[in-house]
Amino acid sequence: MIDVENLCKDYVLKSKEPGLKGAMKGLVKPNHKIIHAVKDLSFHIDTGEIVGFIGPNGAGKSTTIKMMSGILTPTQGQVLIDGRNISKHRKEVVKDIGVVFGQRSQLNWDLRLGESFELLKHIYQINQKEYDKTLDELDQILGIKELLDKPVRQMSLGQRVKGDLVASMIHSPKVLFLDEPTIGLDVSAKYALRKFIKEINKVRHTTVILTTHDLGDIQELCERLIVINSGVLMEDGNLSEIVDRIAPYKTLVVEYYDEVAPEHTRCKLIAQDGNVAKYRFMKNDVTAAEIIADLSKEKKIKDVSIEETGIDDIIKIVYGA
Ligand SMILES: Nc1ncnc2c1ncn2[C@@H]1O[C@H](COP(=O)(O)OP(=O)(O)OP(=O)(O)O)[C@@H](O)[C@H]1O
Repeated sequence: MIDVENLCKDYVLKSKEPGLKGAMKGLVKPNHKIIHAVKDLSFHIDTGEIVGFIGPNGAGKSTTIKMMSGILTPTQGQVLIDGRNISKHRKEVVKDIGVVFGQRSQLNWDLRLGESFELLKHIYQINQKEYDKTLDELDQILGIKELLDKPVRQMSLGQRVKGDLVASMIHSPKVLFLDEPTIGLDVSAKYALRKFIKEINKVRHTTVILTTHDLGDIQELCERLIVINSGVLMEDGNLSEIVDRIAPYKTLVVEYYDEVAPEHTRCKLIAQDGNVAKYRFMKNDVTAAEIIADLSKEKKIKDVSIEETGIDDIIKIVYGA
């Protein structure tokens, strides 16, 4: 469905030295700084997948989404949607894709929401029957019809995002790109948006690619994660595979009867607070049962628990927090 092949994007920034002299010098000989925002990115996405595209600020996520949706032209490489190069066949391919940028709306602020949809109906040349059917379907998931008469500029952020989602799906695209769709939304609006994404994926088999910094989005929606950092692909796989690769360890928490925690040769004592000690061990090296058996020979143990490395730890590691 989507093939990203050796994708690169460089931005050229003009820079000038400070002061009048610098400005004059810049006029004669402008200084250019090149930012390599995306570097040789390749991956394949199948029809019907929901893929989370994650990475720290400035990793190149938005730049990649913009190239995948035809908004930006790659410096090198290509994006193929069903075998067609999005940059070369933008007019054709754009019918198959929908895009939502959480921070920017595609709705017309001077129109009512319904008029904004009508405008898109004309742009995409959707016939009335098809349009009514799609709007009915989307209304059942999002409850959008009650907002049709509302001027876009008077809508709340949550209502506006709902409007944007419907606008992006009105022409029934095969692929939906969402760039930070839940940013700034309250709990119930996030819930509605996630439900919407799951529904369109299930019912319409829409392929969804989303960038997000929201742990909940990742946990609830993303069967597969692509992690990038500094424009380079770091990880590609399902959540548990990535957890195993990035953090192949578990943490054993042991509560003793007194404050002296014994060491163990096959795991590392990483923290101690009073009677409670934390040991980190490699999952493939040794089992928690073996460590507990050994430790209990040294000291009487009151209680034990195991902390699995979860998605929040992975995000911290990936984001360098
Ligand atoms: N129009 C532009 N001109 C110059 N540099 C840009 C432009 N857009 C992005 N960049 C730079 O490219 C790099 C990647 O930016 P991008 O917005 O793609 O990252 P991101 O992963 O989406 O970040 P965030 O999570 O903060 O939204 C950054 O260094 C950014 O400063």
